[in-house]
Amino acid sequence: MSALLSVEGLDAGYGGVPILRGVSIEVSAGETVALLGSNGAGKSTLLRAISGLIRPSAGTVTFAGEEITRRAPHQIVRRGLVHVPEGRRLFARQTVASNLELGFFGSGVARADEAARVEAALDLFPALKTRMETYAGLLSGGQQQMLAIAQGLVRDPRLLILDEPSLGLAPVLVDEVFAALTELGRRGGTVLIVEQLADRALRLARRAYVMSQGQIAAAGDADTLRGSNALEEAYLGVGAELAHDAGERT
Ligand SMILES: Nc1ncnc2c1ncn2[C@@H]1O[C@H](COP(=O)(O)OP(=O)(O)OP(=O)(O)O)[C@@H](O)[C@H]1O
Repeated sequence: MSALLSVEGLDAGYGGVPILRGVSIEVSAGETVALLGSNGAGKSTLLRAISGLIRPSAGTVTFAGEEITRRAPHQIVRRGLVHVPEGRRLFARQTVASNLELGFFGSGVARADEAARVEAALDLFPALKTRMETYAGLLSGGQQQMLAIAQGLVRDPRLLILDEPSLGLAPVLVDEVFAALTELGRRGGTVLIVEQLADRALRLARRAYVMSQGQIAAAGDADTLRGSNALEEAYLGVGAELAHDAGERT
């Protein structure tokens, strides 16, 4: 079976400064895959390169059998690849209902189908159902994160990309968000998630990639990675230090 998302040999950066170097990852339909690594490892940059927000300088991104490298973000999102960026970019002075409606912007979904899509997305987040007329800015952090995810789900994505959904949330709210993501996976959703809380992410995901300094440092089954040193090495830069030491000795 071919992967739903396949990234091969991707190089990308900002204004000529290289960040990603030869990154290859795959996500198959129906699986949740975690992307881990320390601050600045390049995780968000990889998500941006996949969803068209920055242009890769080399390599390919293939989605649902079609090459989408260097396509515009609106073209990519219309193919069913939805990116929920870090930081819950909601319209604080608009209601929950309006924010969900804005999720359809440019999607091509018929107006008559919108209510059913919203209903299906909110099935995962029942707490939002009773707050449809509340301004998004007045929701708790956890509910804002749920709204940001629901805003992506109304498009019925084939792949949902999430950048640090736990950011700034109290542990109990992280539990709620992760419970919803577990349920999404159980229902057959396909998710690529960047997450600082590695242990949580490895309990949610089936497989994971670990990034370090713009490259994939380790990859594998979530259970195997949990018991290995790969994560620690990538986070603490142990591998990099050893390489540095070896370099100094020569
Ligand atoms: N808009 C930008 N312009 C220039 N450099 C950037 C930009 N965004 C990120 N970078 C740089 O790219 C590198 C990778 O950042 P990125 O945000 O992808 O890392 P990350 O693994 O997602 O870490 P974090 O968890 O801190 O977001 C960092 O050195 C960062 O300073």
